[in-house]
Amino acid sequence: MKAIVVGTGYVGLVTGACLADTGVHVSCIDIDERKINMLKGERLPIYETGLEEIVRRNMKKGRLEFGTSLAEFLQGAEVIFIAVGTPPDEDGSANLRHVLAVATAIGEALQDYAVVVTKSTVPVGTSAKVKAFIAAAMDKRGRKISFDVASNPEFLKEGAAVQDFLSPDRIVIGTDSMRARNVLDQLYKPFQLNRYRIIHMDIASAEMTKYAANAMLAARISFMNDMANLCEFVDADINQVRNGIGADPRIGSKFLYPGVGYGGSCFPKDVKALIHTGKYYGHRLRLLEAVEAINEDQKQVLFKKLLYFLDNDLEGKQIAIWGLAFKPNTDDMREAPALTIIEALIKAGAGVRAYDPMATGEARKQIAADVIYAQNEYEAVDGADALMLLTEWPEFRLPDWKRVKRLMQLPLVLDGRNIYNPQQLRSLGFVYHGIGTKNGTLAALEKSLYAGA
Ligand SMILES: NC(=O)c1ccc[n+]([C@@H]2O[C@H](COP(=O)([O-])OP(=O)(O)OC[C@H]3O[C@@H](n4cnc5c(N)ncnc54)[C@H](O)[C@@H]3O)[C@@H](O)[C@H]2O)c1
Ligand SMILES: O=c1ccn([C@@H]2O[C@H](COP(=O)(O)OP(=O)(O)O[C@H]3O[C@H](CO)[C@@H](O)[C@H](O)[C@H]3O)[C@@H](O)[C@H]2O)c(=O)[nH]1
Repeated sequence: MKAIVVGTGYVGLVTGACLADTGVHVSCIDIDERKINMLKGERLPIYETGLEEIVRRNMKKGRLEFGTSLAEFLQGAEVIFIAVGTPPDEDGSANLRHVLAVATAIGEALQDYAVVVTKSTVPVGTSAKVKAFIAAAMDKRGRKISFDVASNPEFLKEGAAVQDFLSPDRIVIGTDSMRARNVLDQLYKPFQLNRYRIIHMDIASAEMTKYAANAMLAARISFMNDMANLCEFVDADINQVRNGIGADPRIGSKFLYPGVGYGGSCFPKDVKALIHTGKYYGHRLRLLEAVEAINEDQKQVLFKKLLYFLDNDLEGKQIAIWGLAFKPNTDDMREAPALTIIEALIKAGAGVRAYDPMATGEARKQIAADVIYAQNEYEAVDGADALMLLTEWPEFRLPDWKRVKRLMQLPLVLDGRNIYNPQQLRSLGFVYHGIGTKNGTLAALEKSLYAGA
């Protein structure tokens, strides 16, 4: 079987490499020549656990190739995936220019029947637009070649993308033709080894499923962040509450972790896009509006705690940051809460010394301010007035706390992911605060602001 994947980012590259691993011949296309040249040289433009090995293996076998011209690789392809970005427009809607540009390019070059699959996250109705754009481009060249469109949204998580793709919880396929359905069934056959994971549905429902899934997950996080902040007022501990509610199988224990707000390239933009779709149809999604507002506030919570401890004066203070990426095991900085927090720190006159095991390169591109990038976690805390843990990388879990304490100017630890044991840190002489943990500062902070008003 031969497949083409257009867009060689997190989704496209993982899709292409993992499909090639099942014996499919895959051509990955991208307009970014720098990326394609890197890949041709067996270098990966992104960091994703296990991906490099699969890419190299399949390139060596001749099953995975890279290029910039779709037309050059179309011959014999039964499936063409569109996996390009769908960034938010100013009004929050998903910008479809990349998707539709690919549709036009397909219409201009298609020679034989193929199934064109939208893998990018796109609003309901986009596959119909893709179909129209392909047909219009074909019309222009006076050709009528049969093709189908399908929706096959991707549910992989960054940092675990390969694992998620190889062992998906489900594969959602939206089609309106048996022929397309059969082609995709065959392509995904190797992923059904111990149980059938494909859920067939109509195209609009498949497109909607993707947004509904991300919106539900984002809602869980904002709910937990809201509860965590309330815990601080009532002197309850969100970690204990989380265990208590997660034991109910109707709730489940996954994705219940409060923190510094959700980030990444998906939740923020997809929640916005769904809110926009609701508005477009005159159906306000009030729950999602709250989810988004809570998330924006949550990115400030750790900063507010810092202000409280340092008497509202960060001028000249040195703040250490552990973790910049929006989550561990990725170098992705898109919408990372660290961006908002660092901006607030710099604006308040603090100096920032940050360490991230993977995302420093991306951070340099995205943060204009004068941040010092440390070589390791200990260099980051040297002389610091506070340590803020923003990303729960495994290597931050068990640091040498005695060494950290010796290095820091003030032993203040603000744990944005609740990964440390409060008692242990306090017994070592640290002032420790997490998110929604006991002895919360939010309550005290709110009270002090109230008293001063
Ligand atoms: N990142 C994730 O974890 C994830 C997971 C599921 C779904 N998605 C969705 O998948 C889509 C892609 O996300 P991503 O994170 O892989 O994006 P990305 O930005 O990492 O990659 C997109 C790639 O598409 C390329 N591109 C843009 N226009 C092109 C064109 N006309 N022809 C060829 N290539 C083109 C870009 O150069 C870029 O390399 C988005 O809709 C996203 O919402 C992402
Ligand atoms: O309990 C939790 C779980 C996650 N997060 C945060 O939520 C964000 C997103 O995390 P995660 O979902 O693990 O990463 P993504 O790679 O953004 O994956 C999400 O977005 C993808 C793109 O649409 C989907 O394919 C995935 O199914 C969906 O999980 C990160 O900032 C996390 O720190 C929390 O704060 N608490």
